[in-house]
Parts: sequence; C-alpha cells; structure tokens
Amino acid sequence: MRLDVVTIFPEYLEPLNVSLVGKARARGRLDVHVHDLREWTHDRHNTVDDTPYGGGPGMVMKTGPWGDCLDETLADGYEAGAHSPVIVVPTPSGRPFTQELAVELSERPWLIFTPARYEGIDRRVMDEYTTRVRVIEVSIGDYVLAGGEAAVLVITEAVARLLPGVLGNAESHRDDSFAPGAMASLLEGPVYTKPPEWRGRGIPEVLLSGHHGKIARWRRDEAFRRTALNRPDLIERCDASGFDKKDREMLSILGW
Ligand SMILES: N#Cc1c(-c2ccc3ccn(Cc4ccccn4)c3c2)n[nH]c1N
Repeated sequence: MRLDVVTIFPEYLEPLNVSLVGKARARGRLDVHVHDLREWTHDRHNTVDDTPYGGGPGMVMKTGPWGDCLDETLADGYEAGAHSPVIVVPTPSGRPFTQELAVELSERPWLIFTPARYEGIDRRVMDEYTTRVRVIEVSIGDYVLAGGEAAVLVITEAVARLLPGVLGNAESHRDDSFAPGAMASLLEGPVYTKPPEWRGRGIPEVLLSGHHGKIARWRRDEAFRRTALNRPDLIERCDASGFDKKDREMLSILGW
C-alpha cells in the first residue's frame, strides 16, 4: 500500500516512522510519502489560507497550493506504478471512521490523506478531485480537533495493522472488537499477566485452570459485561442469531 499525506505540519507525521506503522514500512508493506503543502506556495510568506467568502470566523485553506500539490502527488504515484487512489479527507463533518471502514481502506492500493487546518479546505478542491478519483470525508469522533493530522495517525494505524504480515499473529485482528461476526461489536474484556499476585490482587481462577472452554466462556461473559456497561448501544447491534444459550443467560443477567 502507498500512502501520501499532504500537510502544513509534516513533523506531526513523525509517529509514522515508529512502532507498528514504522515496522510495516521497514517490511515494505507500506510506502509512505509526506508532503509539506507550503512547498506548493509561491509567495514569500508561503501563504496557504485566506479569509472566508461570506465572512465569519477563522481562515480557509486556498485552492492553489492544494491543487498543485495533489496534481503532482497523483502524477508521482501513477508514475511509480500506483493505481486507484482514494483521497481521504479528515473532517469533523465526515462519515464516522469505523473498523468496517478500516477494513475497506486496508484493501485499497493507495490512500492520499489531506489533513487540513484552519476551518478546512476551499470546497472546490474536493469538488475538482471527485471528478477524477474517489474522495471520502471521514471523522474519527464526535469532538473537535484543530486539524486533521491526528486523524491521519489514527486511521493509518487502524488500517496498517490489518495489512497482511504486519501484525505478529495473523489471526489477532480477527478477534478485534468491532471485527465482523456474531461478536462483531463487543468490547474486549479484562486481561492479566504475571505476576500471579500484585499488591494483594490475584488472577481470576478460571484463567489459571488451563480449561480452554471455560476460559473462552469467561472471556465472552466479561466482554458482554464490559459492553453492557460502557457501550450498551453495541449490544443492540450484535447479530443475536450468533448467540448461544449461555450468551442469552449472560445478557439476561445484565438486564437484556
Ligand atoms: N477527522 C476529524 C476531526 C476533526 C478535524 C479534522 C480536520 C480539520 C481541519 C480543520 N479542523 C478544525 C475545524 C474545527 C471546526 C470546524 C472545522 N474544522 C479540523 C478538524 N475534528 N474532529 C474530528 N473527529
């Protein structure tokens, strides 16, 4: 997968050099190109913004630098053999970023992220590129950030961990919370490791039993318990046809 990121804060994307994403790059699973938008300005102040038509607070990012940068980014990617790009626009008014969308994006060969600042990018930019490539506007949550770079880090990590050969245990993302399936939207239950006792606190006996069936049941029950507590809306979304008798007993105990 090729990733391009266009930003006025290239240093914000330094975390793409470390940990899981950094390893994916080192293994050749990800080819990341970060572009400083100001390199496509022509005035001595490297201006990327201007006042909004119609008035109002804040500034709007100008068409010129974005158009010149995206044209060049697309040309470079095609020249390098990439194809079928998707422009991903982080914005508070975008569609929610979900695990389902992460899976969809992980199957694409080329993503171009356009994290903006100020009040966003002049609408004509994405109107222009929508005629040429797929453009999706995505929000990482119901809160307001100062720009889109943090969203790029979040989306990139969620996508990169789904790429073949990136996670150590190929199966581990299949058990993710929110991964497709009957337990699609249950949250993870509690986890424990050595030492067996810490400040007078032990480990649930079942986890020391070596009985894999009982351990799996306990983990499922704890997932139901945590989901009912923190995200009851997700219980409603589960495919109940995949629940067994003990699931229904647990849900009844939890008040479902
Ligand atoms: N993804 C995502 C986001 C953002 C986000 C993303 C990009 C930009 C570019 C500018 N701003 C500031 C801003 C504030 C208010 C109205 C418009 N724009 C961004 C905010 N906020 N919250 C999310 N979940």
